Amino acid sequence: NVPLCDNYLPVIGHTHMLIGDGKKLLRSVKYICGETNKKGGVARCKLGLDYYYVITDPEDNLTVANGALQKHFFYQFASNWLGDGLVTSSGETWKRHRKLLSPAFSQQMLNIYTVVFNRESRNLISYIEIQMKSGPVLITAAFKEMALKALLSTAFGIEVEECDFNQKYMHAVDEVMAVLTRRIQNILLHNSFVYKLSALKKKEDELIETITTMSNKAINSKRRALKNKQESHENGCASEKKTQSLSDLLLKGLNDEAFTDKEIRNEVDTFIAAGSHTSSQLMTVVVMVLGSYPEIQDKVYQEIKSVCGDSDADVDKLQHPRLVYTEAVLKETLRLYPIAPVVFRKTENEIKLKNYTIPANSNCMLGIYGLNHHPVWGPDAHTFRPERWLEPGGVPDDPNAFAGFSVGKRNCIGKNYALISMKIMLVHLVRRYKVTADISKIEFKMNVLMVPSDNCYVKFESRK
Ligand code: HEM
Repeated sequence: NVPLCDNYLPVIGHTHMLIGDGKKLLRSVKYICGETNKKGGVARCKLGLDYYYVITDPEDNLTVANGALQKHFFYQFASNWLGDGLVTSSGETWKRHRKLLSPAFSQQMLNIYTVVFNRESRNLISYIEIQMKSGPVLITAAFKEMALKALLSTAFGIEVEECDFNQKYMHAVDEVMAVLTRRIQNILLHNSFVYKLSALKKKEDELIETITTMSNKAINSKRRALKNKQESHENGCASEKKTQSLSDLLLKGLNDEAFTDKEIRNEVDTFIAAGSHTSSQLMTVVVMVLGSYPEIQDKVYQEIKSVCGDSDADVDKLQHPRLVYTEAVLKETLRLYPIAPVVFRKTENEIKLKNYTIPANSNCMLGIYGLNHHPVWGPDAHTFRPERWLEPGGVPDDPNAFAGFSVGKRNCIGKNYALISMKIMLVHLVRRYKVTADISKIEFKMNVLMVPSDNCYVKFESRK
C-alpha cells in the first residue's frame, strides 16, 4: 500500500524518466523526490522491471540507512574501477575497511592536515592571481586540481610532480562517471552480457586503464618513500612518531589484516572520487553562491576578519571551529545543492518504517534531495538562508533531516575533512577577493553526482 509516484505509465512504470541527458535525468530525480515528499515521505517508483522504495522522511530514511547497509547493484557497475572500495563494497568487507580506515579521519589527523589545506589554498590563490588579469576565472578545474592535490598529500602522503597528472586523472574520472550514468539510464545495459558487447564498455576499459596506470604510479612512489623511511628508521634516524594516515593504514595494515595490492588501488581510486571530486564540486558551487549573494559574502568576510584577524596567516585548528557562519553557508549550499542527490541500497531483511514495512530484497532509493527540501525545513525550505543554521529552532530538531553527507552507519567518512578543508579555502579566498558570479544562470546535471553542467566563471576583485 505504499503510494506510487505520479507519471507512471503502464508496463514501463517510470523508466521513461531515465531517458535524456544528464540535465533531464536530474529533473527526474528532483521530480521523484518531490512526489515522495508530497506523498508523505515514502513512495514507490518502477524503473525497468523493478520497483524502488523512495524515502524522503528523515526518520524513515535513517531506519533504512542503518537497516539496509548493502549497496544496490548499480554500485557494481563501478566494480572495474573501484572494486570493493569503501563506497561500493558491502557486508564484511565494508565493515572491516570502514573500521580500519576510520582512524585516518580522527580529529588528531584532521589537525595535522590543516597545514596542507592552507598550503593548497595558497596555491589556488596564486593561480587565481594570474588568471584574474584576463577577466572572470573558470574555477571548476582550479578547485579540482586543488582538492586532488590536497587529498593525495593528506591521505596518501603523495606529492604529485607531473603537472598534467591531476588534469588527466580528473578528466578520466569525469568521463568514467559519464559512462556509469549512461549505463544506469539504459536498462538494457544493466545486463552484464549485453554491456560487455557495447561500445560503452570499450570506452570504460580505456578510461580505467588510464586511471589504473596513474594510481599505480602514485602508490609505487609512496611504497618507495615508505621503504626509505623504514630503512632510515632501522638506521636509527627517523622519528618514533606514529601516524595513521590512510596510506599508512593501507600499506602497513593493522593487526595482520593488511590490504592486498588490488584493495589498496581500489581504496586510492575510491577516496579520490569520493573525496576530491565531491569537495571540488561543492567548492565551485559555494563560491558561485557567495558571488551571487553579496550581503552573505560580506557576513562571511566580517566573520573571517573577526576570527582570523587582518593578517594573511595560516588558519589554525583553534580558528576554523569558530567560523560558524561560514560553516552555515557551506551546509546551506550542500542542503540546496546536494552533490549526491540520491543513494541506493538493497534490503537484506524486512524493515519496519513508521507506517509501512519494506520487504527483504527490496530496492531502496534514499532521496537526499527530497530530505534536504522536506517540509520539516519549513515554508522557506527552497530558499538559500544560511542564518537558519544559527537560529534557535531554525533547523529541524531531527539532525538526520540534513542528509548532504548521507546519514547513519554508512554516512560520509570524510564529512569533517570536507568541512575543514573548505572553510580554510574560503578564509584564504574571501579575505583577499570580493567575488561576483550568477548561480541562477547555472544548470545542474546528473553525472553520478549532481554537478554544474555549465562552465562556472567567477569575477575576482582584490580587496586591497
Ligand atoms: C562536499 C564533500 C562531500 C560530500 C557532499 C560527500 C557526500 C557523501 C555521501 C552522500 C556519501 C554516501 C554515499 C552512498 O551511500 O552511496 C558519502 C560516502 C563516502 N564519502 Fe563522502 N562526501 C564528501 C567528501 C568526502 C571526503 C573529503 C572524503 C574522503 C577524504 C569522502 C569519502 C567518502 C567515503 C569513503 C564514503 C563511503 C562511506 C561508506 O560507505 O562507509 N567524502 N559521501
